[in-house]
Amino acid sequence: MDKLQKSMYDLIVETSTRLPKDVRRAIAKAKAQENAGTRSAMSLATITNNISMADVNVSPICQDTGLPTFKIKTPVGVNQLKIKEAILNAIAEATKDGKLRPNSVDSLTGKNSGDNLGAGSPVIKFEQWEKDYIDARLILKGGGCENKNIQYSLPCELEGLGKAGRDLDGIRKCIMHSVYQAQGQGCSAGFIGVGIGGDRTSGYELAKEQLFRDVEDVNPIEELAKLEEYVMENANKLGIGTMGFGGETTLLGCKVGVINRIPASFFVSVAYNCWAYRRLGVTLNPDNGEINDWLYNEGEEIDFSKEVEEAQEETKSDSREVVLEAPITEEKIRDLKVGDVVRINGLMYTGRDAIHKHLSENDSPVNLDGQIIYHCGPVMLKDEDGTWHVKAAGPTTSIREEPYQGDIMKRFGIRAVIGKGGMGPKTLAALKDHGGVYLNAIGGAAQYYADCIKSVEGVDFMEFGIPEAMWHLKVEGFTAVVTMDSHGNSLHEDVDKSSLEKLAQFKEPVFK
Ligand SMILES: O=C(O)C[C@H](O)C(=O)O
Ligand code: SF4
Repeated sequence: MDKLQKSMYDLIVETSTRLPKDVRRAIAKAKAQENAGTRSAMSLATITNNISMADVNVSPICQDTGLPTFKIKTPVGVNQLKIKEAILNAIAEATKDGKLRPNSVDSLTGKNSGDNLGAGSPVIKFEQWEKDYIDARLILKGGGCENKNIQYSLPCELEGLGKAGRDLDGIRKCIMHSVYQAQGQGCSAGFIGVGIGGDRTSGYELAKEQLFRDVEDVNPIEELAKLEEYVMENANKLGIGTMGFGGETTLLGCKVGVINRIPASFFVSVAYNCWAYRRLGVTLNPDNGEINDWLYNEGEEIDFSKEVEEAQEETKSDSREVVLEAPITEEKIRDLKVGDVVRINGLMYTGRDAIHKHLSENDSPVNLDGQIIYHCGPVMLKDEDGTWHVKAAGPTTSIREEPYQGDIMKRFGIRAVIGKGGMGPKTLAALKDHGGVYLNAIGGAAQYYADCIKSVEGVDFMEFGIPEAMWHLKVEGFTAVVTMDSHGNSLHEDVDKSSLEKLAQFKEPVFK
């Protein structure tokens, strides 16, 4: 098995940096459906641009490379311990090379292991089979979409949809609700895997298993094929759109599986995956571990680089454009309105979960008066001279900072926060009170934003680990959309409200 580690390394790099063909086709289809000049069209243009940048740079499509999860099938007699060892080595190597973000954090101490290895990471699941080759598949599912997974226990009462009973129609309602509740926070447009039945654990397992299916396959169980088709048609009527900006495409794929349950339990488990749907697979020679074939490799490959020029044109939206550079005055912030596009130059500071908690109890190491905070945990590499380079740097989900953000903005005089998915009423009130703005960047567009970062000027809190440190970044032409302003307006609140109204049209029974 001398080739095995190299094969696993190639699988990891390819999964992190190149979207599979079926996923590309789904994204291209969505892009063709959006109307030019809208925020959704602009976001999709940035996304496709980002996909092609990741191809060229061989760098992570999104900075959050998730909890690597492997599914391996081996012929009887193959040594699984050797496979595990090769995977662990390949993971550490890919992390060192900046193809994976160091993502494994001690849940009690907060310490990042630095190499993606640790208790429970990566996840490796083995199965034996009768075939004479190894099938190895990998999914890199980021945390933002993972947080939007949801499990329903039937019967239940669902907002907008009423009672969901223990039948196919109740299942239908749960799935529709799962798409609504994710809003844009899991970097829509997304893909869902649904597991019907099992217990809480095996239900979620089954849901995730569906994410290994081909986006374009047809469910062999007739009722489920109909259900998948129904969901694809109708979830896209919710108007949530790319990044939750409103628009025609909210869902790119829906795959449903079923297993038995026990009489007292009826779970519907939904695994939500962002557009950056990174899953690939290979078949391997069991004697030397060499790759025989790549999976998910059928059909046309869409090369988004051909569209880059056109995409750049499309990133110009119909909205007003404003240039921002810190320190920013209150007057300048009060002038911004929901829908404005901002292009940022100059300095910004990253700050995510650990920093928000820290700043809520301590002083800041830098003067944040008039400054911009970017909710971002980048992939960084240090060169031989000790200079840091940004390898991937898209936004993280902002709502997690809701308990802290408003207070921190006021206390330190921060004028703008950049993130994705929007924030809640507490932050909205603080923006109004203090004169602040929330800017939505395009989730997952980690190559696109890394390219806007011209230099790393400093770093604080390295003890929190690379993703959680406070990076001082100098940017040029960093583009984001005002989605919450200082006048009490929130695009997120509006889209949530209107999509809930639209959800209610699916209340009546469909599958009797
Ligand atoms: O951890 C991150 O960088 C992003 C995360 O996947 C998120 O979507 O919030
Ligand atoms: S930032 Fe968005 S695209 Fe990246 S892993 Fe999180 S949910 Fe997915």
